[in-house]
Amino acid sequence: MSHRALVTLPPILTERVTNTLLFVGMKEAILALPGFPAPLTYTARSYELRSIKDKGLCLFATADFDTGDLIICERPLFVSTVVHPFSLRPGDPSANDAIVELLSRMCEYDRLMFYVLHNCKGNDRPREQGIIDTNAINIGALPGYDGACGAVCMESSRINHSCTPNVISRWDLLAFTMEIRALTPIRKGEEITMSYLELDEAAPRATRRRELKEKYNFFCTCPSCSLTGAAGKASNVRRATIQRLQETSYDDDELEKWINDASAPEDKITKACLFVLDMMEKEKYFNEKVWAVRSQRLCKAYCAMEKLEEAKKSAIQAAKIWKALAGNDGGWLAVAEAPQKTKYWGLRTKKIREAKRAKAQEA
Ligand SMILES: C[S@@+](CC[C@H](N)C(=O)[O-])C[C@H]1O[C@@H](n2cnc3c(N)ncnc32)[C@H](O)[C@@H]1O
Repeated sequence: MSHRALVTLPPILTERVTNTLLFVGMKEAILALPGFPAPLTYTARSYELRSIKDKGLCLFATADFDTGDLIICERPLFVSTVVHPFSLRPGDPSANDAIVELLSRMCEYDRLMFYVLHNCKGNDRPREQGIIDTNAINIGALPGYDGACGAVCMESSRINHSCTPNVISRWDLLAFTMEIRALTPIRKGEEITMSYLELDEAAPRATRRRELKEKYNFFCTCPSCSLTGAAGKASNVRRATIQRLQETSYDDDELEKWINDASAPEDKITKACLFVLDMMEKEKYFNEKVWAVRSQRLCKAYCAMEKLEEAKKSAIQAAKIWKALAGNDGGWLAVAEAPQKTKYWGLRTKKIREAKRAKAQEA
């Protein structure tokens, strides 16, 4: 037990305090963050819990959401330094002692909310460990520790899995809160789903199903896993292609080259970006990096060509995507207001004018 610290964070009493199982030194590193703890963001509860055969409790939208909209913002019941702490340390009796101690520190309501969460691990480990392994959502690294950490939440941990999820989780470190935002537009009455996949979201169906069965004990029947024959193969190919695109460059070299080469096809950049964005839309697999980079590059290309309406539309979409992934619009709404003010505005049209003038002089 000496290497772990049982801590309640953040140190204010008006909102839920989160019980944490952290390594020594992490509490101090978190408390030293400028601005910690930031206030909670309150959201209207626009979802409800319903029980569905073979899936247990599920979250359903009770309002329409657009990409980037905040659906849940909550402080977790419990945060720990490993997403699956106990499956990695089977038979470590002190780990369970620490959890039981933490649970005893929770208020009665939070403790009850913890114990009613689903346990997909049955009797093969203590119940507390099973609940954490079933419900912890990966929140990435925390100050003072580079490994993945996990948060068990009262609401967000009720979200079921889909390989074509319509929401994404984001950890707000300063507010110490879990944010769930819409990844795609969601209609009232639709189930809210997130991806549990950690190893490889782009993996073929069989690999995804194996991971989900091993970790969460269910057989995935999401829209993507339900595709058969040629449609199933096409889905696997799309995922692998999107994954490979992740390895391509994120800088604007290609865009700059196109801007400066008047002989390059006019739609070279926009066509490539739209092709990738359309593939992600078809597959409903939004690889974060590929998605963000392509949507922003598309807008920059329209700006370079002085295509006002297209630039505005693509900037609005980039703002939504940025919001879903980062929690804010990343400055793209300002671009949507006045694309003419961006540094890319007219760069390509100017280059083409110059090339035409040079040609005329030559003639
Ligand atoms: C984090 S819990 C999600 C909420 C859970 N349905 C409940 O009743 O509390 C994870 C468990 O939900 C179930 N589950 C999640 N996604 C599922 C899906 N797509 N199909 C079937 N069961 C699913 C599995 O039993 C899994 O172990």
